[in-house]
Formats: sequence, C-alpha cells, structure tokens
Amino acid sequence: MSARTLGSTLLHLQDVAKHFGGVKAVDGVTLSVPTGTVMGLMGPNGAGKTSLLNLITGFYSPDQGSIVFEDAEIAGHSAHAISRQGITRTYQNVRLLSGFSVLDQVVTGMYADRRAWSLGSLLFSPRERRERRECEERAAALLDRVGVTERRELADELPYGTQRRVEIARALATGPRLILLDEPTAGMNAEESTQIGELVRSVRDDGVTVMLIEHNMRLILDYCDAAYVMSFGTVLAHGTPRECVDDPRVQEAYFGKEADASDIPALREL
Ligand SMILES: Nc1ncnc2c1ncn2[C@@H]1O[C@H](COP(=O)(O)OP(=O)(O)OP(=O)(O)O)[C@@H](O)[C@H]1O
Repeated sequence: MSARTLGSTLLHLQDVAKHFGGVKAVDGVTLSVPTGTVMGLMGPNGAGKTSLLNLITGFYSPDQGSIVFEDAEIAGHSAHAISRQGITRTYQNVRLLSGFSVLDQVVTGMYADRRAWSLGSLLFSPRERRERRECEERAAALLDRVGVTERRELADELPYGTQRRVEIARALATGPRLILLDEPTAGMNAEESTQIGELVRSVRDDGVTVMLIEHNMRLILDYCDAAYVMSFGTVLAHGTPRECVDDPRVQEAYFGKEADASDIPALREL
C-alpha cells in the first residue's frame, strides 16, 4: 500500500477541459481527492462525470489542464500506463468478458498490467503454472471480499448485481490505490445498493481511495466523505454530501428553475 498519509492529496485536477466539437463535456474542472476517502461525484445526466473519469483514466486525453496522481503528472498518459500507476475503474455498463468464468474475469485483472503472456505461459511452464495458481487463489480471496460465492460459473449467466461485484473484484485485482466506480448501483434495488455502499466503505477502509459517480443520492449521503457536483462540464458545488444536496444551485441543476416544487423537499428529506 502507498505510504501516503490519510488526508494528503492523492489526485488533483487543475483546469481540465475536454471538448467534442461544440460540446464542452469537461470545461475547466479543478478538484482534489484526499487519500483514504470516498469522494462522490454527482450531477445530472450529461454533466460530464463519465468524461471526467475517462480523462483521469487515460481513455480521453485532455485538451488542457493538469492531472496529478501521487505527485506525478498523468494527463495524456495511456490508459495502460495509468492503470499501472495505480488507478482503476469500473464502467457504467457492466463490461465482463463473455464466455469466461467468474474466477477468470478476476485473474485477467491481475494480468492487465503485466507484460504480454510469454511463450512459457502458452506451454504452461512450472513457473507459469505456479503463478496461475497463485493468481487464482488471490482472485478467490477477492471474490470472497466482494461477497461473490460463484467461481466456475460463466459471469454472463449471473444476476446483474453479482456481475457488478465481479467487476469491482476485477478492478481491485490490479492492486489500485484509487478506484473509480461509474454508477455501480445502476439497476439495483435499495437493498443491493446498500450492500454496494458497505462494500465501497470497506474498500476505503482497506486503504483504497474511491471516487464514486452516483445518481443515487442516498448512497452519496450515507457512504461518501465529501462530494463534487458537476453541471454543464464544470464544478457547481463541493462539500460534505449534505451540503451538496442542500445547495439550491444543485437542486436547480437537477430539477430546473421551473421544477415541480414537490421534488425539492423529496431531495431535502433524504
Ligand atoms: N466521445 C464523445 N463524443 C462526443 N460527445 C461526447 C463524448 N463523450 C461525452 N460526450 C458528451 O459530453 C457531455 C457529457 O457526457 P458525460 O457522459 O460525460 O456525462 P455524464 O455526467 O456522465 O452523464 P450520465 O449521468 O448520463 O452518464 C454530453 O453532452 C455527451 O453527449
């Protein structure tokens, strides 16, 4: 684990922008994520949350700005290089490998940051066999960790909520210091969402800093240490989850000026 102290800045973005033609998906974002926290990232549809995550993880290259992770500039680095530096992610839509077992999904996470398989791996040398066994043991422990009991079953035959947990296990398999979760509770019921919230908290308690994109306000309120709210590619608000949810600008961004007034108390009562 990193020797960085709790609360020091793990990730800092300064004036980061990404435009697609006339669309300012991310428009001058500055934010910091302290080590050892769960940082929420909220905002209405199209606010730029996923684009920001794509910039941090190297899926997009920023048009401007700086992204510093553990004191090193990573803006514009490849996704592969950034993963090796200790940042990993899950996707808004589950992206598991079709036709692979649950265990193999997680094992592939371990190989993601390694050099290409050598000839020895094809011939299954004793060393490769031992490595493979060790990876499977670690993968099984990670699956225990996220509460998935299936091992040999095909991942695409599992319930959706379980697939999401497998994705988190695969992301953890890279040994990250920062994990970015893109709407991990999408499509889940309240009980499943709460279980994901508990998992997120335990991941943080194990020393992995978390950035959590969520539309589920309950989850943001209950499991995030702090939050940013984006709107139209910019940071609209930052503070404790409660401060963010109560901020009239945030309520307006979600519901609009002519919002049905009955929606706003519902948000406040969370
Ligand atoms: N590759 C792309 N090409 C063109 N436009 C894009 C691309 N990626 C994102 N955008 C646009 O950038 C804006 C921000 O999208 P983004 O997906 O980042 O928002 P979001 O906050 O994650 O939304 P949601 O909550 O619906 O996932 C949108 O207008 C989107 O259409």
